[in-house]
Formats: sequence, C-alpha cells, structure tokens
Amino acid sequence: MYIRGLEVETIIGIYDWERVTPQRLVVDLEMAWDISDAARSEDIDAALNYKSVSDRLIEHIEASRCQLIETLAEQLAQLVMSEFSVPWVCLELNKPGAVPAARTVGVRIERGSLA
Ligand SMILES: Nc1nc2c(c(=O)[nH]1)N=C([C@H](O)[C@@H](O)CO)CN2
Repeated sequence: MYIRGLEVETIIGIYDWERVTPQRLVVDLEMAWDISDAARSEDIDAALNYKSVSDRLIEHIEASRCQLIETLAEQLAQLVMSEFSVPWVCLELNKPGAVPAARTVGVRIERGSLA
C-alpha cells in the first residue's frame, strides 16, 4: 500500500524565520500490508484504509513543531506502525522549499520488518 505526494504545511526548521512561517512538506509512504483478506471480503475493516492513514498524518504534521525533518520522519513512521498495525514502512519526507537550487531535499527511512 502506498501514499504518494501527500502535501502538508507546518512549522518546521532551525532558523528563526522558520519558527513563524509555515512551509510545505511532501510525504511519500510505502506500507507492508497483505491485501488478500480485503480483496476477498470487500470489507474496509480488513483493508489498510489509506484515507484514515492520510488524515492522521496530516493531523500530526500540522500540529508538529519539529526543528529537523529527521525528528518528524521518525515520529510519522512510528505513528503509522503503532496506530495502524503496519509491520514495515518506508517513509520519505521532502522539504521542497529548503534549498532553492534543489528541486527537493529530504530523508528516507525504513522501519520495522517484513515478517
Ligand atoms: N539534515 C538536516 N539538515 C538541515 C535541516 C534538517 O531538518 N535536517 N534543516 C535545515 C533548515 O531548517 C533548512 O530547511 C532551511 O533551509 C538546514 N539543514
């Protein structure tokens, strides 16, 4: 299951101006999930609900006040695994406006394990 290009504005950064000016972050997320039960039953409760995951990520990012993208990326990975029972995630957190000469900068982390 994946979510790509989730755009959220929040306060993030180490400089004074960044503590008062919201900036855009973009999340790309891959999550391990066996879809066969959901496919068989057509029961949303058997599925990993990408709308619920997206809404929760947006809520957390908007409320966050991290200095470093590393901190927020770790929080998001742990949130997805603990709240949605996802055993493995690969999460990329992009801060496109951070370096004007670059299209984007960011971190990519892999957490958990594929059983
Ligand atoms: N490894 C990191 N380097 C930098 C970060 C960061 O979060 N992780 N942040 C900044 C500033 O906040 C930057 O976004 C302003 O351009 C600099 N380096």
